[in-house]
Amino acid sequence: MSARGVEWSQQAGGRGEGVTQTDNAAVALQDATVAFRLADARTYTAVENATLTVADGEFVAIVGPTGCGKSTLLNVAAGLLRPAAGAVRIFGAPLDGLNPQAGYLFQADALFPWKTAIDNVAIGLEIAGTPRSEALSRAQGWLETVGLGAFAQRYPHMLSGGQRKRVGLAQVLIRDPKILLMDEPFGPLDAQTRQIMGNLLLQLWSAHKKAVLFVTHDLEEAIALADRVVIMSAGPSSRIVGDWRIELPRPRDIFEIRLTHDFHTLHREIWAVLREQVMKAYGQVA
Ligand SMILES: Nc1ncnc2c1ncn2[C@@H]1O[C@H](COP(=O)(O)OP(=O)(O)OP(=O)(O)O)[C@@H](O)[C@H]1O
Repeated sequence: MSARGVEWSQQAGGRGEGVTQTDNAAVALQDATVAFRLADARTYTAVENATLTVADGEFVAIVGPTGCGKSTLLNVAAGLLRPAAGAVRIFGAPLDGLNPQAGYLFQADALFPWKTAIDNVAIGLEIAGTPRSEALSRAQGWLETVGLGAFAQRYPHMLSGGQRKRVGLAQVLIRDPKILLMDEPFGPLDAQTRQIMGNLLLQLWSAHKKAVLFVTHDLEEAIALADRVVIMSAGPSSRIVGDWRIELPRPRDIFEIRLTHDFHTLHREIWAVLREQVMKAYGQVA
């Protein structure tokens, strides 16, 4: 078994097996603390001293109990939230404002209901000044890549949830971002469609090698997809409490990989840490 978990305290010294140590990481959060001002003027510290790197081309999944700050970290990497303390670097450069290298895929659909699938995919290029004919031709190519070549003229309400997710992926990937930020993108889908989308994502990722930061509450999905799985503690002041390198063979089929002995060993090891945090989170709610 080559995969191994490390506690964050070990990583701080740079010895963590699961940590990507690069000055030029696609995403590097250094001691990031994120606090929100509440309506009654109190401050809520969601995340404290989070240090997390995603190397160029690396697939990192963040898992943690509900409300621990997973989306908050993603929003920091997107430049939508500025940490109260700590640094954010994108390919080595300090992030100031929105992250121009990132494409963002949310749980909710972000398609324009009044535009056809092809227009939804083409719009990012059109806004950036690409002539419409070229944008449409490239959008058709991306629809074919995600298996929807014949659905170009359908409006979002004429597509299934999984098909809308495919259009959403094409909409993000056509702009060729170097970093993909994904916030439970397959959350609303049924179990089978989720797995099909996971395999599609892995195919696209291995062909285009983006850095991926993928938020999910589903540990199995995280292990099946990622190069590294990062576990966050229950909030408030959530910390990163574990970082595992997932050295399961690639290319992976996420149906098949879940049946392997190494997958189960990893799952048991990581779940032991995650479970404790999930119980803490529920204890706080109760
Ligand atoms: N704008 C805000 N103002 C105040 N508190 C906020 C704000 N945004 C998020 N929070 C709080 O910060 C914490 C982290 O929220 P976040 O959405 O990052 O959690 P999460 O891990 O993504 O949750 P889930 O798994 O349920 O989607 C939560 O307790 C949330 O209530």
